[in-house]
Amino acid sequence: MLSRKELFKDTLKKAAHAWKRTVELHLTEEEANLLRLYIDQPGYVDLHWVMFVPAIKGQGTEEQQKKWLTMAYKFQIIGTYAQTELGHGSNVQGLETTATFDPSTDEFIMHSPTLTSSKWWPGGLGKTSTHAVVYARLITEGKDYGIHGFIMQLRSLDDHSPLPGITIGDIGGKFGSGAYNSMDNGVMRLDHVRIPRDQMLMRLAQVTREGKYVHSDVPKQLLYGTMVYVRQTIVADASRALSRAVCIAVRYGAIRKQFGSKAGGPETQVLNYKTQQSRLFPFLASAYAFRFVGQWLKWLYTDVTQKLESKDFSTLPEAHACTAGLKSVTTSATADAIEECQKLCGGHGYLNSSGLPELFAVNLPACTYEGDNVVLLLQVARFLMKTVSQVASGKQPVGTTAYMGNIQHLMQCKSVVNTVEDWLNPAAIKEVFEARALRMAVNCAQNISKAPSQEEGFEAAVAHVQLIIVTKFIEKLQEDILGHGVKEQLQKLCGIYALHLIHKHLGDFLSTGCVTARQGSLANERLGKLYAQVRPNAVALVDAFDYTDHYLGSALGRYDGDVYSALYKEAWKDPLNETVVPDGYQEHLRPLLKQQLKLSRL
Ligand SMILES: CCCCCCCCCCC/C=C/C(=O)SCCNC(=O)CCNC(=O)[C@H](O)C(C)(C)COP(=O)(O)OP(=O)(O)OC[C@H]1O[C@@H](n2cnc3c(N)ncnc32)[C@H](O)[C@@H]1OP(=O)(O)O
Ligand SMILES: Cc1cc2nc3c(=O)[nH]c(=O)nc-3n(C[C@H](O)[C@H](O)[C@H](O)COP(=O)(O)OP(=O)(O)OC[C@H]3O[C@@H](n4cnc5c(N)ncnc54)[C@H](O)[C@@H]3O)c2cc1C
Repeated sequence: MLSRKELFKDTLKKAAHAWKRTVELHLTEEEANLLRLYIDQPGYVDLHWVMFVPAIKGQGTEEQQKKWLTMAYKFQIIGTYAQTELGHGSNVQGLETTATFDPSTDEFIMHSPTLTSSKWWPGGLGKTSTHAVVYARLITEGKDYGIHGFIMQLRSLDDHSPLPGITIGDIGGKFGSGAYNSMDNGVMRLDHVRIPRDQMLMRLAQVTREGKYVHSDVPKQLLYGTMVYVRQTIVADASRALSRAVCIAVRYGAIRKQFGSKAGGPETQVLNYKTQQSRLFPFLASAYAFRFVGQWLKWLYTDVTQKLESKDFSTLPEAHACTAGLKSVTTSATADAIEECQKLCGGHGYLNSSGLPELFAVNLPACTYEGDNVVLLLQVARFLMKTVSQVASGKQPVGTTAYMGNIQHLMQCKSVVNTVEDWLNPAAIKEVFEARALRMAVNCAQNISKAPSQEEGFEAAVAHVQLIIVTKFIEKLQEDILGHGVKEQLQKLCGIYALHLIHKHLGDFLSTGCVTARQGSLANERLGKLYAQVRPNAVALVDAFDYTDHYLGSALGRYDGDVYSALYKEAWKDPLNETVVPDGYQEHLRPLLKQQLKLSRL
């Protein structure tokens, strides 16, 4: 119910308080991240910690890191990541801001030459950030060397006013009433603003005092390294958001009753309807699947970072493909699922007090930020096409594409499934997912060789990413899992995750000959049985997420199930209910009613 200004001020207040507690309690970086997570309100600090600091860590020299990170860690400066412009977001190479080296003063001149070159979207830029990593075309000795990162001070550290030559503001209200409106996404124009040469982030390339451009020995793709890092964290965010929505919908489904009363008996809990289960339980399974794949992705990212430190860049393309693909598939599935959870809760799901509209609005932009989901899947497709061509020339693929090395078998195998029970076998499931992904990638490579097109391969990329998620779920179940019966429940969820994908993408599985129509219908039969088996534990499986009522913020998802009292209480909190007779009655409603009454008497 807060206005935009109040909401923004509230964000500043919470962030300042969180920082105070971080210092008082000597929280580690990881603990401080958790604190921000539970504040659960997008704000400038996200950009500071999640993008500004990592950009300096990844692209700054040791000396630059020492200088800037020391201030950033103490919050003496607040930073953002200013990449996107009004005219270009996905196409980073198309950015127009210029950084022209002036050897006479040893400075870069930062400039926005066109309207479309205005920086547009960076979080925290609008009203808060004092500094930014700004991406601009580096021009020296008359030559354009493409996009590079520069640290710029934007606002005075005394009175917070923008520095000379910098025009800066907020880009305006966004989707939903609260959601991302707590963030001051900003616009910025630069008018020949001068910065010292040593504010170019120089780990990837340097400009010498004389203006010579010098490459270092790290690949230029490291310019995109911050995005790889953030995409990895977004997978965990997606899993968390999805599990919150599912927790609300499952708990409410166990409380809500409609129809089914025979001779005055109790009505049916809506969660018992098969149509409800077939819509909701795949989301429950996906919430677990995304959590496990998110944990694995964090491991992969840590591994690639360690390798990069010792100048081993070999796993960077795979890390890019995995983070891009998983960010895309998990955030799209999550946004769709939250929307569906609202429908699964009927009319009450549409109320703000259900918590679902806010959850949807705040997670929807994850499909766009850090790379539009379609654009990112096309990057995965590009990686797959390269891998297929390497396999064709006899190179053994590794990591998440290792299955492609089994090309002889996977291109012609037939699924071993013959009975409903055969779909319980993880090896049988994995094989059909591998065969589908490989056959789609090979088909795509063949089509591209006939008629090259950038956009081919989107579906093949989805198939590959889904294979990764299914595989990581299966691998998780090979670990020791504590708790009586927990592993059995997770096995059922793993089955649901995989089989609902077969159901959803049956066209792919049939057209690539990976399963027959009969096997497809056996998979559906198995899925129905799994839904019935999961039903008795569905509430326990969402309770296991261990969310407090406060964090869930939902009248429908309350742990104690006292849904109707909560809805009733929440309704009375609405500002419209502050007066019995509404504002506007005297000016608009009364005259209208009186006039109609008069007319009716004529
Ligand atoms: C605690 C609570 C915390 C909550 C925190 C939430 C935080 C969320 C905050 C979110 C704020 C949002 C921030 C942003 O949105 S920042 C802006 C993000 N912008 C994008 O993501 C732009 C997307 N576009 C791109 O990434 C690239 O431009 C694109 C990859 C699409 C194309 O680039 P380009 O034209 O240069 O590339 P090519 O296709 O020709 O590729 C060249 C080669 O580089 C490889 N590549 C591309 N990207 C990467 C990468 N990231 N890492 C490694 N390698 C990469 C690509 O595969 C090509 O390789 P090959 O030539 O070998 O094929
Ligand atoms: C809430 C939010 C916060 C953000 N925060 C930041 C930030 O802090 N810093 C920052 O720098 N940026 C930020 N951004 C910007 C964000 O990164 C970009 O919006 C995003 O990368 C998408 O780029 P775009 O807007 O140019 O979309 P476009 O690329 O213009 O996309 C428009 C449509 O075209 C399609 N399309 C584009 N290219 C292709 C292609 N090659 N093939 C097929 N289809 C294509 C897309 O799929 C999409 O449907 C933020 C955005 C949002 C929404």
